[in-house]
Amino acid sequence: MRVVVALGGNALVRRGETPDAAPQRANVDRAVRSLAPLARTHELIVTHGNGPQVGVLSLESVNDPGLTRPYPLDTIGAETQGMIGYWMLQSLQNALPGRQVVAMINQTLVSAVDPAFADPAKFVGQVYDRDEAEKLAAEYGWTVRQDGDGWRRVVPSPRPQRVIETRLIRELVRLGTVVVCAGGGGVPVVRNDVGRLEGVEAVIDKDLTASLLAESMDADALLILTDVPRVMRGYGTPEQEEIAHTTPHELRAEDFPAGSMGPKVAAAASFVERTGDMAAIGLLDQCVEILEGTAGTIVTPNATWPLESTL
Ligand SMILES: Nc1ncnc2c1ncn2[C@@H]1O[C@H](COP(=O)(O)OP(=O)(O)O)[C@@H](O)[C@H]1O
Ligand SMILES: NC(=O)OP(=O)(O)O
Repeated sequence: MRVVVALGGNALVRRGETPDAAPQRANVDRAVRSLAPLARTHELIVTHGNGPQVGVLSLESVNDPGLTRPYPLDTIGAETQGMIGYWMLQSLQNALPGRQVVAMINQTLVSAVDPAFADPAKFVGQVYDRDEAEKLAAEYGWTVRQDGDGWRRVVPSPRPQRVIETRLIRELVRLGTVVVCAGGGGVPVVRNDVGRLEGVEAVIDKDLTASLLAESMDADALLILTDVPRVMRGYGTPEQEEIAHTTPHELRAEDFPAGSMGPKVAAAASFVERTGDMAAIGLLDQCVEILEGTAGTIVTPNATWPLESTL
């Protein structure tokens, strides 16, 4: 089987944790312990989030007295791909001796006229209380929004249209390489008037890019791994209940929050609708069980779809 796995930003910086390198590397090792058994038996493409890391590097850049202008978000996106990609590369190589692993810098095409540029919605950086967030917004010209109980910076998040290096990723997978790519949804780029690629100030949602990538790679399964065991109906209410098995049709009939579960559900539903294969959302530590259909929220084309066909 060919499997695309999307690792949540929360997999790398857990809630309440300081985004130092050491805890992130430990979290990468933990993620790789879960992924390694999959890589031994399947073709594996891994993508990852970068929201918390974009926030750290962007703040550093804005406060660097040696710069006349802070680094733009596309450049910071590439920095996060290099940093997280390096951690994942090393950890995967240590876990899978003899296996070829690559971590790529990727660009993802977006539309220059995507309405998302006028409506920043992607959470980056750390969580603040409202006063602190508003103070920072005034100081740095940020837009901030409520995220759960806290407040965070938001940046434009245009819809991914195509991973520019798709053909190369396909070749690498065909050779048996474990490919880490499209980190942070890919560095957002547009084609200018003369057809040249140019970076833009945005952060793409990695779940939406993972869905696109899984489709263009002819993947058999898309696994979206995060810090909750299943998607829940009535999340945060006394009536909340876990969804074990569902369909795109059922998911699209419900509302999920835009900055968190919404894109995961949209990504999973879209992959299943467009390919007829399975997607799943669940806990990072359970990726083998999720692929076997015994954990996570499994999304299949219809309710009677036999889960055994994924194995
Ligand atoms: N209906 C829901 N079911 C489960 N989790 C939900 C739901 N709605 C919102 N969430 C939140 O979504 C979070 C996962 O999204 P997000 O924080 O963006 O993850 P990641 O950084 O791992 O990609 C969960 O930790 C949970 O707090
Ligand atoms: N780029 C992105 O979607 O990052 P997170 O998963 O960290 O939000």
